[in-house]
Amino acid sequence: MSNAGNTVSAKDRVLIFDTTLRDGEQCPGATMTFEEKLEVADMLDMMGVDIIEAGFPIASDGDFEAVSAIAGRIKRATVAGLARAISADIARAGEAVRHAARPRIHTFVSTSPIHLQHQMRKSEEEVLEIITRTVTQARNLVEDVEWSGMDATRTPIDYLCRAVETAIKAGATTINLPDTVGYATPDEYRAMFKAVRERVPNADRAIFSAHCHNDLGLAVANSLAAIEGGARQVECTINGIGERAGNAALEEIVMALRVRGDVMPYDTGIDATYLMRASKAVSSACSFPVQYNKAIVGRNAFAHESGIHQDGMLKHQQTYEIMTPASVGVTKTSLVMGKHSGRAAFRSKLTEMGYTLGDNQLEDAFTRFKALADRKKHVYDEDIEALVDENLATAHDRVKLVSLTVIAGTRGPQRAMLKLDIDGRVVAEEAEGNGPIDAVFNAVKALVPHEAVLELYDVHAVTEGTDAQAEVTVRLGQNGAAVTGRGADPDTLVSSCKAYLAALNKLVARGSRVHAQAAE
Ligand SMILES: CC(=O)SCCNC(=O)CCNC(=O)[C@H](O)C(C)(C)COP(=O)(O)OP(=O)(O)OC[C@H]1O[C@@H](n2cnc3c(N)ncnc32)[C@H](O)[C@@H]1OP(=O)(O)O
Ligand SMILES: CC(C)C(=O)C(=O)O
Ligand SMILES: [Mg+2]
Repeated sequence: MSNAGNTVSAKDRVLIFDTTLRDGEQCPGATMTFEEKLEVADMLDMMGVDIIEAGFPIASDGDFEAVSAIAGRIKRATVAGLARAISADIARAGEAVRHAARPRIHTFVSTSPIHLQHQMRKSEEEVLEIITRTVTQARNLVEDVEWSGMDATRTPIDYLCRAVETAIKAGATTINLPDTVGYATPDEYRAMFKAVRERVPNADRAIFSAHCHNDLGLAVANSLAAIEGGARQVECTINGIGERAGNAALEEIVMALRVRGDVMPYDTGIDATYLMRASKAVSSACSFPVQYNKAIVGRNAFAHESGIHQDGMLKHQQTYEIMTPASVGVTKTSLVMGKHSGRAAFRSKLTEMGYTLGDNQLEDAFTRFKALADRKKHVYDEDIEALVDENLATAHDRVKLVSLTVIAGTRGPQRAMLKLDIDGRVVAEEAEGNGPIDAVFNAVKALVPHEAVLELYDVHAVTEGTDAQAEVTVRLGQNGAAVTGRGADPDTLVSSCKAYLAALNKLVARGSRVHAQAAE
């Protein structure tokens, strides 16, 4: 079967008709500028889309210009312009695509009773006449004409067959039977294609096309069902953007056919390694974020946080992934560290970050990591680094933090209740201060008397958000020498205390006059 230059095997080749620039752009808030449309069109052509629906030329001068420009620059794919069943629309679409290497006019008219009665206000017979007139007009302008029966899935099958037969007789080369309002189920949609193809006498002269909306979340399932029913073109959009709940997502259809080729033996011409790039290009062009858990291109599509899954992934990638990230243009699988992670992933993350810890240190760090992950939504590499660095640094500390409670706020005085472990002995102190940090440091000083002076106190967020880990740096100077200590914790007062103690421990280690046993 041939289709204006796109050679297809009726047996196994499915044409990908991308309507990101037309139906996708109809999605509220997804408008693209002229330049953005050209960029997206180039990307679609590069990735192997067969037909690019570039816009609706009668809609505005801007749309006409964009369709004309895309038609003029795309050398491989067919470029289509949409037109209502109105002479002026068809003329405008024909004008817009006339410079395309492979031009197509896509004209549509309603066929369902509810549309005929309330939107078109025409009888069935009047619409059949309109189909003949408009498809003929389009066919006189270009060889490649697609006709769509809008709201086909709510159209009685007898009338739908008459409309399809009329369109093919008038010269339509592609027949699209859209599920305009996302109402069909996969079984119904498959059966509709089968019935129309069997009952329409000239059906073999056209390629049948599916166009599904996602109102019930069935757009991709319906598109795949249509292929089983004989459709050999599917209309879809990058990221599934489109009117209301969107259109069928191109990336999902392409990968479903590829990954499950065992039960759906159909090919597309798409180079799937472009899918992620295309998703990002469209998302940024229309300022429309991709949901995190979106199939194929969502940022979680190849991310694992659960310990059991991470352990499985470390042992064998196919335990929890049915396609490789590389096959869709994603750099790599990511093992996200969080409260659900286990030791296997934690160890692997540390190795990746260049840390080799002994078993006890690892266990200690893992306990601290779990405690942190319980308090914090996102645990970043920097969090782990801060945690492990501190863990290593404090391995031989004589003075360790046991607990800290601080009373702060506008009513003062600020008060710190501190417990320290000094050489294995727990000692406690309460102190006031000019602010909570001063109170904490006074409590430390009372438990560990010293002559060092605070030369620097610096705090910054290691990661983002109000639950970020605060990393505090404290520099203590004594007799012209200085030591620096760091502490990290989501609680700034705790990290301040840790930083102070880290610096004091360094002074103790250097043999300075710090009375680490002072509490005795
Ligand atoms: C299912 C789909 O996605 S269909 C495509 C939807 N996309 C868009 O509508 C985006 C672009 N649209 C537009 O810019 C405008 O709606 C235009 C330029 C097409 C038309 O604008 P207006 O002339 O102001 O008409 P308006 O939008 O108010 O109403 C649509 C008219 O088209 C008619 N119409 C709708 N579909 C068709 C069709 N397939 N064939 C013929 N007429 C149609 C309606 O009956 C209505 O006609 P009426 O004014 O005689 O009642
Ligand atoms: C114009 C047609 C094909 C359409 O977008 C629909 O019916 O959803
Ligand atoms: Mg649509």
